[in-house]
Amino acid sequence: MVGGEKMLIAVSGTPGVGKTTVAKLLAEKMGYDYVDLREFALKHRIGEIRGDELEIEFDKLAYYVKEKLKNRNTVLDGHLSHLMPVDQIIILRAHPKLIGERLKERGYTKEKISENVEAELVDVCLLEALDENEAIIEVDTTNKTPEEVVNEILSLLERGIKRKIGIVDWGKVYDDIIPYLNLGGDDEWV
Ligand SMILES: Nc1ncnc2c1ncn2[C@@H]1O[C@H](COP(=O)(O)OP(=O)(O)OP(=O)(O)O)[C@@H](O)[C@H]1O
Repeated sequence: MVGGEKMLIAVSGTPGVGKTTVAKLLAEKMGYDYVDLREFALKHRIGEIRGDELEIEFDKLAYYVKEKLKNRNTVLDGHLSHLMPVDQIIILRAHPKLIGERLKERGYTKEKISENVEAELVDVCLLEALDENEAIIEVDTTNKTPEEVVNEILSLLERGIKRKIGIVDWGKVYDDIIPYLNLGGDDEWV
């Protein structure tokens, strides 16, 4: 697609935002390979597992991504994929309350939930991506199906749009998010 050039596309965003769901569907619709960045790192023995976290050697991972995945049509899924040398970054966004609900359902600790809700609130992935790459497309997934999100991405790529940022402002819905933040005291916790 897009003039037949090979593309490496990163799908990133806060845990629970829907990266895996969207990245798999996007890869399927584009006829691209799907690669999970964590599995890729493990396969190439980059980094080590400490507890349930994978500590990654960043430079080595970026090197491998460039060597193995560049110039192959690939969708790269992972919350660190926006830090890799890719051609296009897609940052998925969702109302932080949705992130909170999804992570609660997954049994995450209060601390982990509030950490991720806050990361979504203050645009952590976007800000990190801005340091790395010009080609960043943000998509708000709130109240959309994965299919709708993928169609939105495809439509932008087909029109040659590589940059679309600043589309959400969760500060406006801060009051809805307070219960998910660990602001001290357990009273407010939902
Ligand atoms: N518009 C949407 N886009 C993507 N996922 C959605 C959407 N609406 C609802 N969902 C649901 O949200 C959940 C997202 O889970 P998924 O594993 O894809 O997230 P993730 O960002 O990859 O998480 P993690 O970073 O922890 O791996 C799924 O259950 C999915 O069905």
